[in-house]
This record gives sequence, structure tokens and C-alpha cells, in this order.
Amino acid sequence: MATNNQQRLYDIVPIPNKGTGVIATQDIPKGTRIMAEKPLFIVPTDIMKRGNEVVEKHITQKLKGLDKDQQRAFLSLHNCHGAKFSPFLGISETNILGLGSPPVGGGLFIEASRINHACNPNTQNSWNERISRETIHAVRDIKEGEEITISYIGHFASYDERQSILKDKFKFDCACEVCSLPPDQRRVSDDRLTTIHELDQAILSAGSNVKLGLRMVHKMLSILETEGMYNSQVYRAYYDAFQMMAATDDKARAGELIRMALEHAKVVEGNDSETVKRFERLAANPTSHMAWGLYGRKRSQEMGPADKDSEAFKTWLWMK
Ligand SMILES: C[S@@+](CC[C@H](N)C(=O)[O-])C[C@H]1O[C@@H](n2cnc3c(N)ncnc32)[C@H](O)[C@@H]1O
Repeated sequence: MATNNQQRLYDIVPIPNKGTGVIATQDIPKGTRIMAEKPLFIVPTDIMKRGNEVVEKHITQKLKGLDKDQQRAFLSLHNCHGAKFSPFLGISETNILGLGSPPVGGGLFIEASRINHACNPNTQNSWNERISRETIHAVRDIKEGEEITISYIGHFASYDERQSILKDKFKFDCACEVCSLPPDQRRVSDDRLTTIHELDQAILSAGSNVKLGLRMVHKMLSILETEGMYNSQVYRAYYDAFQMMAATDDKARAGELIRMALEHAKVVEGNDSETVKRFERLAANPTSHMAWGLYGRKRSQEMGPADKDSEAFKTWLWMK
């Protein structure tokens, strides 16, 4: 993972039809940490559940504890809800990012809040609880001058669903690259996203039929690649496959799969993320996974072909 803490890799500037946004001030390679920002304040999930009045009270209290510059920075953020909410609530509703998955709360970030949405964004945002910062990592090479984007919604919604969520929650019509595809290509993209979503649900139900489970994960990864989507779903898919191999006591495949999950998690979350630390522990000792041998002790000692880029290796790994 390349990191660059000395020099800012981005600028916050006006973007036509989007208000303010964030652009790259130099070429940024895939895997680079672009931002690692501390929240101005956090609204815990239990406060959020108690309704707008309680949330507003919480935010008011938090703002009182901030200095004038921080208060001004908060008040300068975009409020897409107009008069629907009080200004504090409107700004928070527009800008708060979920912390973790499932979220432990929402965080308000002065700079990350300026990042606009794209349905297939060039960065992944994630909450790094070990450093208490929201991180933004490039998930592909980004060119100088290119807008930096994140996704405001789940990864696999169809065009109609995305438009409706974004209009409802953020009051804009998305005209990103994917949403601007000609209708026939958009339908193909929608079909792929629907298949990914279905596979994501079905993988869990494969149970001890690990050959079927592996086939589903492999199919999901190849659709993600075709769709040009690179995000945390990629390491999750490898991790799902690792768990299947752990449950069948297949040390060779489990070892390969957790190393792949680790490699992809480093790109989207950075070397210091909790996920990466957990995967490092598992890569060092795969049998420490709690599901190890759950489906009986198969004790496969079969090693894969040495050339990991070869078709033979892929055939072995995915039990094709
Ligand atoms: C979290 S803010 C992002 C920063 C905001 N553009 C600003 O000026 O501060 C979310 C708002 O940005 C705008 N926005 C974000 N992504 C957009 C997009 N792809 N197209 C148009 N507007 C977008 C919408 O007004 C949305 O309510």
C-alpha cells in the first residue's frame, strides 16, 4: 500500500452541477491512502435510533464543544434537505458517513464530506477503528484532475433503485458513467449487478456443498471484474471462499484464499485496518479460524500448481 501523508493528493473545488467536490492534484496509484480524517463528531447508533429530536440535541451539544473554525466548517457544509429539517439535522443527514459494517454510528467529516457520489467510484471509504479515522483509498489508478468519488449507497442496486435512493436521500439525479450508459448497456450492467446481489445472498445457503459455494464466489468475482468494480466486496468474496475451505479442513486452498483476501483488503482499507490485521493472523495460522473442520475433517493435503497465474492453478483453487 502506498501512503502519502506529507503531501495532499487532492483539492476541494467547485464541480459543475455538483456543488463542491474533490479532485486529484496528481496521478494517484491504486491502493494509495488519499485521506485519513478524524470525525468532527460521532452520532452513535443508539442515539440515531432515538429519533431526530435526540439526534439534534446530541449534535448541538457536540458543536458547543468545538472551536469557532470547526463550527464554521460544519455550517459551511452542504444541506440538500432545505427546510425539511433544522439546519443542523439537514447538514448531518446530507454528510454523515456510516462508521463500520454494521455501523456503530455516523461520523461527520469536514473534507471527506465533500466527496461526491459515483455508482462505480474510484475510491473506497471505510472507518478504521484502530486509528479512529475515515480512510479513502484509491481502488484504481486515478489521473491528475480526475474527480475523486465514493458510493453513497449499497454496491449492487440497479439503475432505477440507485436513482430513487439518491433522489430521496441526497436530492440529485445521478449522471455518473454507469448511469449514463446507453439503455441496452445499462440493462446488461443491471443484470450483472442483480446476479452479484443474488450470488451474495446464495453463497451462505451453499452450506457444506463447498464446490457449489466456490463456484458462486468465483462467478461473483468474475462479474465484479467485468463490471470494473473493485471494492470491499472483492476481499469479502475471497474471505467467504476461505471460510468454506476452513470448514472442510482444506489447508492448501484456505491458505491461498486468505492470502488473496489479505492482499485485496490492504488495497481498499490499508495495512493498518482491523480487517487486514485479522486476515494477517489467519494467514499466519489458518486453522485458528473458528469454523475450522466444521464440515468434518477432510484433511486435504493436495497442493496447487506452483504457477499462481496459470489456468491450472485457477482450476485447482476453484475446484473447477
Ligand atoms: C455529501 S455532499 C457532497 C459534497 C457536495 N457536493 C458539496 O457541495 O458540499 C452530497 C451532495 O452532493 C451533491 N452530489 C453528490 N454526488 C453527486 C453527483 N454524482 N451528481 C450530482 N450531485 C451530487 C448532491 O447535492 C448531494 O446532496
